[in-house]
Amino acid sequence: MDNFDTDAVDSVLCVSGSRLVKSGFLCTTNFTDNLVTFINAGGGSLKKEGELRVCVESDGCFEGGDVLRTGDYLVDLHFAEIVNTNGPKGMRLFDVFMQEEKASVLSEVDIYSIVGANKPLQVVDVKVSVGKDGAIFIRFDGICGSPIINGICIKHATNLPESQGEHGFLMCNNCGTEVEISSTQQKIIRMKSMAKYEKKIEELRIQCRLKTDECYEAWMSLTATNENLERVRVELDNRSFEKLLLDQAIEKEAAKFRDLSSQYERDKKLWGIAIDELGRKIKTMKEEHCQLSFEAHECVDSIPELNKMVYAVKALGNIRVFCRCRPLSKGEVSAGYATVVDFSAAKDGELGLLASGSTKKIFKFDRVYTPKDGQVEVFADASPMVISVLDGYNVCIFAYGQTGSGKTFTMEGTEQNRGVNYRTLEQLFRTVEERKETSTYNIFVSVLEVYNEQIRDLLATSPTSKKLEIRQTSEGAHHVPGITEAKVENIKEVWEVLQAGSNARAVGSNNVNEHSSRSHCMLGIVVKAKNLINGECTKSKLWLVDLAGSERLAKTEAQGERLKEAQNINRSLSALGDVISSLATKSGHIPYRNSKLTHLLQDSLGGDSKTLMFLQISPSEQDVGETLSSLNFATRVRGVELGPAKKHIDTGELQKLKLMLEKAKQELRSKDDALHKLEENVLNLECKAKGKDQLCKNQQGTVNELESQLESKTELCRLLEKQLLQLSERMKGKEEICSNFQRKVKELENRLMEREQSESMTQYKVKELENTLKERTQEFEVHSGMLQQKNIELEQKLRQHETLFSAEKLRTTPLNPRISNMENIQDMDPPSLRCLKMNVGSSDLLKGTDSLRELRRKRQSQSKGTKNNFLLSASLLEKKSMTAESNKAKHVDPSRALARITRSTKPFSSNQRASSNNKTNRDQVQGSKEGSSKLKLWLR
Ligand SMILES: Nc1ncnc2c1ncn2[C@@H]1O[C@H](COP(=O)(O)OP(=O)(O)OP(=O)(O)O)[C@@H](O)[C@H]1O
Repeated sequence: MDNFDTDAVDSVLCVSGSRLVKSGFLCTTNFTDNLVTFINAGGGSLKKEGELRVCVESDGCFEGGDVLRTGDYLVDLHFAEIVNTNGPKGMRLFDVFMQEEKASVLSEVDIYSIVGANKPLQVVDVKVSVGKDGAIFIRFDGICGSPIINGICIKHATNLPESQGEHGFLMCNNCGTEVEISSTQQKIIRMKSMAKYEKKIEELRIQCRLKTDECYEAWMSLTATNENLERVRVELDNRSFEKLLLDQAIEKEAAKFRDLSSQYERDKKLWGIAIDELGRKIKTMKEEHCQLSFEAHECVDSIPELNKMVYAVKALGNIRVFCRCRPLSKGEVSAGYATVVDFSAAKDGELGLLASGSTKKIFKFDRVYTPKDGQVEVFADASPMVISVLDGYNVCIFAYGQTGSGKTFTMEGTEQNRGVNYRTLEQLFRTVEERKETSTYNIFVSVLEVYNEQIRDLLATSPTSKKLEIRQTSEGAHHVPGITEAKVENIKEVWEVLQAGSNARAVGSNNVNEHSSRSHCMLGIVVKAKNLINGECTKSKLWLVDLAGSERLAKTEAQGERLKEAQNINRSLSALGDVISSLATKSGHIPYRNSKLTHLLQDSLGGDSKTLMFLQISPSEQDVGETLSSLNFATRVRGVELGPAKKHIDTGELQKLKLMLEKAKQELRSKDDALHKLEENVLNLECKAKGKDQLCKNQQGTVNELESQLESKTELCRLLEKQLLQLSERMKGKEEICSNFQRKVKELENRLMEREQSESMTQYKVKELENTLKERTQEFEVHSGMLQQKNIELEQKLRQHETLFSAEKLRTTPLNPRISNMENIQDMDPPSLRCLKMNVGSSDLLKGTDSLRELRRKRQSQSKGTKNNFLLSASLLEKKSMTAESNKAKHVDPSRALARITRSTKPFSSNQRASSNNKTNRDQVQGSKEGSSKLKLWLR
């Protein structure tokens, strides 16, 4: 009975899915002690290349110390039912299958069938896998026919034979000792590591795939974010640009506003001062006015006759008469003519004319200019009236007098002594310039003459046959359609226009004066004004008229055409006188249409218009008659006819009162004018102030609005900048993640490549090992055939020897020392005897066994590398076991011994053998077990 080490068995299998029951199985050890086969009584059938399902029952079947006997059942087993027809015979499969952690590591799978009694059929390419439920699936790919599977044995990897191939070495992590490991173990390790690596690679692949997906998603999100960011940037740029424009606009507006404000403040101060000043003045004037009115009333009350004069003055309204006397001409001086005009009271507006005899006639006018008074003085008094045309009043200034009295000199003047016309326009432009902040003006000039009751356009560039007529507009204004109206912008243009008119003027000559104008020369100035503050528009007209000479017909001695000219001139002048008279008497009908002159002047004579007449007189005694006539006419125009009688009444209180009244009236008029002007100025200033206030308010509103817009834009900009910052940070994060992913992917790819390379190397090595294995297996088969042959031969020889021995025994006598020995042998117990027999008879067999051992030793010595302690001890044990075996072989049947020899090619089996054969060697076996367990630990 052989001892069996149950630790060597990991799994007990049954066929056909039957549950293993310890008692219901035949169990035996096989030829070799280390191989245990459990056979199901029923057996299982295997379909052709089918799948055999077996159950694993690893617990409870065997306990440590269980003894299984060899041979008790082995003989009775019938494996010979089915013959494996095509499958390889006597081959051993050393494939190692690593399954789940839980499952055992399978070192080998032996499948027995009828190849020979108790000889296992080793099948190549058996696929074994362990499922999760513990079931083992075995697939037979290389077997044909219907073999009955009698038993399957699965063992631990620790039991793998050493002799199967090359050995490898492992470094112990604890002590650094190199441990030799068999190829199968290497395979296990490789498989383990490969499986681990494959698992890891698979995990890494999955991880890589996930990371790639993440990367892709991150990349897409990054792209989308970048696009958004780009859009936001563009928008931000636009907003910034808009903001910049707005800032600039606001800056401009603010600068404007500042200018306006400062201007406004300055103006306001000035206006305040001016208004205060004006208020003061008005107050003073009002007081004076009250005082004067009071005085005047007192006078009027005291002198009832003066009432008529007051009314006449009031009725005259704005008609003023300035009397100007020219100096004696050279001709007159040389002719010895005396001056008949007295200027002693000229400052008071009085002029005396020494008429025939010694009587002196006094004439009173608004102004009296002596021959010494120049153009400047004359215009200074006319200037306020001229300026009123800019305020919308119609004004008419005309020069009346006999031929050669200086009308043209006063109105036109010379280049060195400019007359009223030029100075008027100069003054207008000056005032326009002064008022440009508050008003705009357009000035148009037309120059025409009335000659023989016909109107001639003196500015017309080409002569036209069309007769110019006076027409009345729907607004009631009178104008001459088709007349040239030259727009003048500056004084230079004015001079050119005046020159053109002057040149075109019809000039004739007569006996009285060398260059006497026989027509009325009229300079019409139309002013279109717009008040920028209140938006008021006005159109007013100023006539500057150089009338034709007013000499008497008889004196000129004109005839024919000249007579006709003179008649027309006189008629028109008479018409002028009639109009003025009618105005003075407030007649219901004003005969404007009696002449072209009065018709043209209709808008500027009477009503609310202002009229100024320059009465031109000659100082010469030869013209005294004409001068008297002119003075009388002028007095009529002025409305107050101071008769010489009256003039000369110079007595008593009445005269004094008259003078006082006259003075008071004059002052009153001037004060009225000044007051009126001041009121106008105040009104204008108030309007301006209101306009400025409104403008200021509007500007303030605009500034407020712009400021709020700016604030909102700034806020928006701030928000956008914040967003941009956040997006940039996010983008940076994404980029970092992306780069990390890319780096990881690269690493994984590199590792994957390395793994693949190592895998391919491993596969290559595995293939090499397989080839080596095949070669070894073939060698082994050859050797086992030879051994069998030798075995048969040795058995035959043994039989022969036994036959010879028995024959010799019968024949020989006890005297033979050998026989005495045999007697001693007979006294021995049968096993000892058998042993002796074996010693004597099986010398050849032992020789054969020794030769096999020698071969094995040689192989071992050929194996590369040094052996570790464990393997050394294992080797020692093996030697011991070999010795024990050889001793044992003396007691066993030679055929069995041979069979053992064939199986003893596995190095580890020697340990088991030793333990099963001799209980005394159990300690050594224990040591071997410890070594084995150590090896397992290191392998793990
Ligand atoms: N105030 C004055 N000072 C110096 N010279 C004067 C003055 N007034 C007129 N004269 C001169 O007297 C002359 C005649 O003057 P002017 O031609 O102006 O007269 P008139 O009234 O226009 O004559 P007519 O009606 O024929 O045109 C001119 O030579 C002029 O220079």
